[in-house]
Amino acid sequence: MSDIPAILSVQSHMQLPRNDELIDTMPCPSTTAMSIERTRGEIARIVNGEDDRLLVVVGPCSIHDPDAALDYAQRLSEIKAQFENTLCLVMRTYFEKPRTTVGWKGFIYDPKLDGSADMRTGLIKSRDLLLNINALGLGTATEFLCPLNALYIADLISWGAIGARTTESQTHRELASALPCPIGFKNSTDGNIQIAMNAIKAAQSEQIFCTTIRNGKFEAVQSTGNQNCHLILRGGRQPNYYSADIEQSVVLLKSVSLTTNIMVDCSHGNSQKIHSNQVVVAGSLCEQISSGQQNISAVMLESYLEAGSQKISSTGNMVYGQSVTDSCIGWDDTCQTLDMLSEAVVRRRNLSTTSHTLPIELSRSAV
Ligand SMILES: O=C[C@H](O)[C@H](O)COP(=O)(O)O
Ligand SMILES: C=C(OP(=O)(O)O)C(=O)O
Repeated sequence: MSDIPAILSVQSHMQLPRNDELIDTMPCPSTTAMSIERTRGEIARIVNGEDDRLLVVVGPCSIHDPDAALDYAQRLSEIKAQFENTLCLVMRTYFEKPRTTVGWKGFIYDPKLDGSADMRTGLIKSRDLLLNINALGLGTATEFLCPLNALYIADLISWGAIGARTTESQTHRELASALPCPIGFKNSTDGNIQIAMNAIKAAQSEQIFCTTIRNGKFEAVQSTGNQNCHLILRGGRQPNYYSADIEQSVVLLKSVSLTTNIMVDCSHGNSQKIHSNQVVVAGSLCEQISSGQQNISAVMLESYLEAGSQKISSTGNMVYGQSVTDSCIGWDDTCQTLDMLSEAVVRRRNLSTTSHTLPIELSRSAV
C-alpha cells in the first residue's frame, strides 16, 4: 500500500530539506547580503532610468559544472571593476531550464546529469555555488521557473527573469510580485510583447497566492507587488532587436505607463540560437546606443569559457566550461563584446552631455 495520498500519480519520491532549513544551514553572510542588496539597488535604478549604465546579464545558458561556473565567475569578477563606470555586470546562474518538450531540466533537477534526479544535492549545490559567486562581490541572475525551487535560492539572486514560456502564467506573475529583486519578463517564443506588458502590470500589483515560507507549512500570502519589473526583447519568429522594434516597444510601454527601459537578449530568438550571431546583435545594439538610444538599458549575453555547446555525455568525456544547453560565445568574444558595449555607453553619455551643454540653437542644428 502506497504512503502517498491519492492526489498525484507518482512513481518515486525523495524527501527534500525544507527551504527554511536549507537557508538556516547555508545562511547568507551579512556582508554578502549587503552586496546583494547594493546590486539589486543598482539594477533597480538602471531599469527605472535613474542610472545611465547598461545592466549586462552575462554567463552560461545553464549551470552544469559548479567548478567551471566558479572559474567563469572569478574571471568576470576580475574584469567587473574595469567596467564599473559604464556596465553593471551580473552573472547568469541558471539552475532550471524550461524545455520546449523534454530534455535535461537543469542542475537543480539533475545535478549528476545522468537522469538520477538527485534534487536534494541539486538544491544544496546550487545554493553553495550562489554563495561562492556572491562572495566574490559578483551579483547573480537566474530564471525563476518552479515557484517552490525559488524559495531555496531567491535571497541570493540580484536579478531574475521570467522566461518566454512562462511570462503568461499567473503563477509566475504572482511569484514575481513577491520576489525581492528586479525582474525582467520576456516576450513569448512567437514574439508577442503584449503578454510581457500584461505580466509587468500583474507583477507590480499585490497578489494573493499559496506558498510556504517557514516550517514547511503552506500559507496564503499577500505580496507587496514588485515595482522593479521590465520588458526583455528576446526575439520570436523574427528577431526584435532592431531600432524599429525598440521604438515600437517603447510606444506600447508608454501607452500603458510602464518603464520604457528595455533589456535586449542577444541570444535565443534574436540570435536564432547561433552563438556567433550574439556578437552581431550586440553590435547593432551598440550602434543604436552610440547614436543616443536611451531605452536600451540592459543586455543579455549567453557566454561561457568555451564557445559553442556540447551534448551531455555519460562517458564523462566533456569539454570543460562549454554549455550543455544553448550554445554560448566564448570568453574572448565576451570580453570584446563588453568593451564594445562599454564604449557605446560612453558615446551615448557624451551625446547627451553635449546636447545638454550646447546652446539650444546649436544642439538643434546638430540634430
Ligand atoms: O535557453 C535555453 C533554451 O532555449 C530553452 O531551455 C529551450 O530549449 P529547448 O528548445 O532545447 O528545449
Ligand atoms: C530559456 C531562456 O530564455 P527564453 O525564455 O527566452 O527562451 C534562457 O534565457 O535561458
